[in-house]
Amino acid sequence: MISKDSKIFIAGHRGMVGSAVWNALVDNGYKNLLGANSKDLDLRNQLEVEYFFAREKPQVVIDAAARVGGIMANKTYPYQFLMDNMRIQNNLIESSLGHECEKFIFLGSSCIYPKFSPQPIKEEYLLTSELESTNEAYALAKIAGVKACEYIRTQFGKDYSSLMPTNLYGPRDNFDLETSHVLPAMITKFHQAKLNNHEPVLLWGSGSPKREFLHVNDLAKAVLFSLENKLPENLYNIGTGEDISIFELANMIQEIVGHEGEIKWDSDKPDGTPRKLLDVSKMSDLGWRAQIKLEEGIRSTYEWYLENSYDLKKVKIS
Ligand SMILES: NC(=O)c1ccc[n+]([C@@H]2O[C@H](COP(=O)([O-])OP(=O)(O)OC[C@H]3O[C@@H](n4cnc5c(N)ncnc54)[C@H](OP(=O)(O)O)[C@@H]3O)[C@@H](O)[C@H]2O)c1
Ligand SMILES: C[C@@H]1O[C@H](OP(=O)(O)OP(=O)(O)OC[C@H]2O[C@@H](n3cnc4c(=O)[nH]c(N)nc43)[C@H](O)[C@@H]2O)[C@@H](O)[C@H](O)[C@@H]1O
Repeated sequence: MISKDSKIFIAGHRGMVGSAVWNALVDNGYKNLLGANSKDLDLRNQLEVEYFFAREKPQVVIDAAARVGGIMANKTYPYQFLMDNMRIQNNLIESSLGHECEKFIFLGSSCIYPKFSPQPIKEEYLLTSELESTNEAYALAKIAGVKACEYIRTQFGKDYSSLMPTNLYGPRDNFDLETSHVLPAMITKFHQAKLNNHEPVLLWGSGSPKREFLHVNDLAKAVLFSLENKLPENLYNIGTGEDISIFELANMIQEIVGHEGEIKWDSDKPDGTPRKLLDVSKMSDLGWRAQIKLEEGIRSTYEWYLENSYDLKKVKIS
């Protein structure tokens, strides 16, 4: 039985998702949380992970540790995105099973679904046709994680499940222009351009792809919900159920940041999948729903960025 005293290991607790989950659990009275940063515990190392589990014996594991990045990072480093993620999740899942961890929550991503899925994307569309090439490696790793949890659930009857969030954003996001996702990249680019006399901003691709954006605090509540309720199945989409084009997103962020210059589009950069709107009815039927509106979430994220950004002069615009 999970209680407020259960020992819960949040793998990746310093990342955007892990830290939001940590805060949500603390706010809800969970007293026995466990975290480890990658310098002290490299989750790619099976022996280190095995020793950690033998010593700590967590009752619950929330896997928010991964090699994560935007479209260009995924496209440029497919080997690392495949292998690091496979190793991290394999070690966590295997040690959790071996040390009788009661509950495991695996975090994947909406890029596990086929590139040309019917929209909105239902969980059952998994593995029905080919993946988007820019994030195939990452998607393959995440699909293996989803399947491992599914097989443990069916073969051993354990409460292991997988949440597939859509594109996330919020405090502690990665604002580095080479490796980040689009939303934090746009905040950085528009802010920097505003400071530089409203110079033009160069964005990637055509602007026509559509994306669904979920604030990380909403995802954290979905994780809390999944911790406190036994999910009847393995795989659940987590999103808002609404998407917008990258072009519209650019206009929204430009207005919030107060940039008044031109927007240019670099057609040499990839668009990625044309659309990946999740069908979130399975999770909302159980009782979880996103609360934070996109515009409100971007405004608060921009405030966080202004309060926490490092020396902005060092941020390069690509
Ligand atoms: N960001 C998104 O848009 C998005 C969308 C859908 C799903 N997700 C999923 O959400 C999860 C978390 O993503 P995020 O955005 O929070 O990423 P993040 O901010 O980059 O955080 C990743 C975390 O993983 C840890 N980590 C990475 N490699 C590790 C290693 N070898 N050993 C130990 N720890 C390691 C990092 O630890 P240190 O800080 O100690 O290095 C960091 O805390 C991932 O599973 C991702 O697939 C993210
Ligand atoms: C959630 C994640 O989504 C990722 O896919 P994905 O949405 O295309 O990744 P993003 O990097 O967020 O890009 C989304 C869209 O925004 C465009 N875009 C426009 N300007 C920029 C910019 O300055 N920076 C970035 N990064 N994009 C930009 C980009 O071309 C693409 O069409 C996957 O690669 C991951 O595996 C993961 O699943």
